[in-house]
Amino acid sequence: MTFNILISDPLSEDGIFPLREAEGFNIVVDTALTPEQLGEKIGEFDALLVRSQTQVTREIIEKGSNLKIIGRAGVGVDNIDLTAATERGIIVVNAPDGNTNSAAEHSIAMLMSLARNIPQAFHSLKNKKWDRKTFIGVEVKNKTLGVLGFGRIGQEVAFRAKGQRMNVIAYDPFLTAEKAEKLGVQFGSVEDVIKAADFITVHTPLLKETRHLINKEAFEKMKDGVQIINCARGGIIDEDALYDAIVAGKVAGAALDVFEEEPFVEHKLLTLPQVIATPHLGASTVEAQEIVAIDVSYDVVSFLQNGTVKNPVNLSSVPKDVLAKIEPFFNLGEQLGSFLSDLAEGVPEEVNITYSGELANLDTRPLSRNAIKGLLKSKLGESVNDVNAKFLADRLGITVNELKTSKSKGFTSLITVEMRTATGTRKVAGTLLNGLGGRIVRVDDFIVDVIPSGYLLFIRHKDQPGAIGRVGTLLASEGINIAAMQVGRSEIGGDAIMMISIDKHVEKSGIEQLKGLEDIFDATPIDL
Ligand SMILES: NC(=O)C1=CN([C@@H]2O[C@H](COP(=O)(O)OP(=O)(O)OC[C@H]3O[C@@H](n4cnc5c(N)ncnc54)[C@H](O)[C@@H]3O)[C@@H](O)[C@H]2O)C=CC1
Ligand SMILES: O=C(O)CCC(=O)C(=O)O
Repeated sequence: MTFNILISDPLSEDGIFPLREAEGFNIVVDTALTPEQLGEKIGEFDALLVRSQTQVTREIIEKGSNLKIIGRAGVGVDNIDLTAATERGIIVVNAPDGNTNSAAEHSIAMLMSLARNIPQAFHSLKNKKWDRKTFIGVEVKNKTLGVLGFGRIGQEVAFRAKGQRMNVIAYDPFLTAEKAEKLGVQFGSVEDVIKAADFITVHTPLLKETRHLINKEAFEKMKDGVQIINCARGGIIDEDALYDAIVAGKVAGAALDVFEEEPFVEHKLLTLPQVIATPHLGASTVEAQEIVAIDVSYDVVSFLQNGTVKNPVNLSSVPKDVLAKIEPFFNLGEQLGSFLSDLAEGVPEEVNITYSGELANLDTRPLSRNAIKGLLKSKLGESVNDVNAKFLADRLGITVNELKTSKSKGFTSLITVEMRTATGTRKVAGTLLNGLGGRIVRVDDFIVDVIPSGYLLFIRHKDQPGAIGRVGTLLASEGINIAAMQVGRSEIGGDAIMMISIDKHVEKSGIEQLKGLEDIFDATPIDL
């Protein structure tokens, strides 16, 4: 099998060795494609690797008829339409750790350059001026650095700033006062941070909530002479408001690595002497570029070869040790979903997936995705996958609930999938038997023991002599061999079931004949 990989932004050649070494990977590097050219070509590729320059829009994604994975060699995925990728079942992976150090070092370099006017002084000297008066700076020691966004880079910047003997106050929705104290910084709200800081540095992603986090009102609340650093994303700071605040003398200076529109050659902020800037260089080091390229390349190879990734963006990831425990249940989850989809009549309205026993203590979201995938696949076909299963269920208005209980009816772990449709509620439960693989152990309220694969026939009947024989005879007359069979009943002479493993699919006419037999209430073919 050959996989076609397109690299459309400059990636470290040393870092893409996992792709180069993988068998059957055909790699095309073309970093000069226009959006139109990319749209024309993308249909040929299984994977697209980008940095921040290529805009992977909905239009591009929709033209990617073979596209299975998009790799972002870096952190920010705001250049990729994640919704469009998820809808089409395309997994997006990034390299979240590889450039943390470089981005933090760049932020500190910008802070120090800003405080000491280094770029302006250098520029003046290059223009043959020995000017020592204009470029008087400020010390950072004992000044307060406000950090908005205390994730990987925000924290690294804070540790380095403390090395410069700065006081650090930080805000992050996931930060608490206790955690901040442990990390040696002060915790505050956004308002506390912007009011207290002499320097403010932002390290959030660009989201709806963080767009123009620093705006006109925020500037008004800041100390006079505050200095601003943005090495995260353009758009977190309102550039017009920043311009006005600098011109008004409220803000003494700004160091910007990122901009609302990139790339550009002219920018009104760069007409101000108080502004220093770099063209999105935060991650541009030999080390960072090599690591991020290695990380995404490994994920692309691993995904195309065996469907696993380390750094998914549009799928929840679980730690490796948890994955190892739940992975053996993936097939069973999909089979239970698929079984139920054949068993239940009508449009699914609500699905309850209950994990009992040992599974109840684990993060089972990937397992639920498999169950939903199985459930939707028989209706929607092969376009359903792990990435879009939950999205498609939401879009179809199916409520999916994940429930956990320690009570597992004697099984080490049990998965029960229950589905409500307009015609009623049906359920199926399964487990893994040590060394023997998956088993369906319950259908509705009947106990069974069935290997969930191949062709099955689920029959509801009255517990009467002759019912089983009539079914066997009819199947034989249709040329259908019975491989295994189980029966169960609620009480003698009451409702009963047959669960029959057969060697081929029973056609509709056969099902109708079965339903017409004496004492047979219902017959459902289940193809797994
Ligand atoms: N200039 C460059 O070349 C580079 C830029 N970046 C950018 O730096 C930023 C930070 O990256 P990482 O630290 O790796 O990400 P991260 O995910 O580790 O940290 C981001 C933090 O922002 C926080 N956050 C989210 N919403 C917030 C809000 N409303 N207010 C305050 N905090 C909020 C999150 O809780 C999280 O802790 C990203 O925008 C990333 O794209 C990253 C690498 C290089
Ligand atoms: O690829 C790059 O150089 C940009 C890195 C970046 O902005 C990120 O990782 O978020």
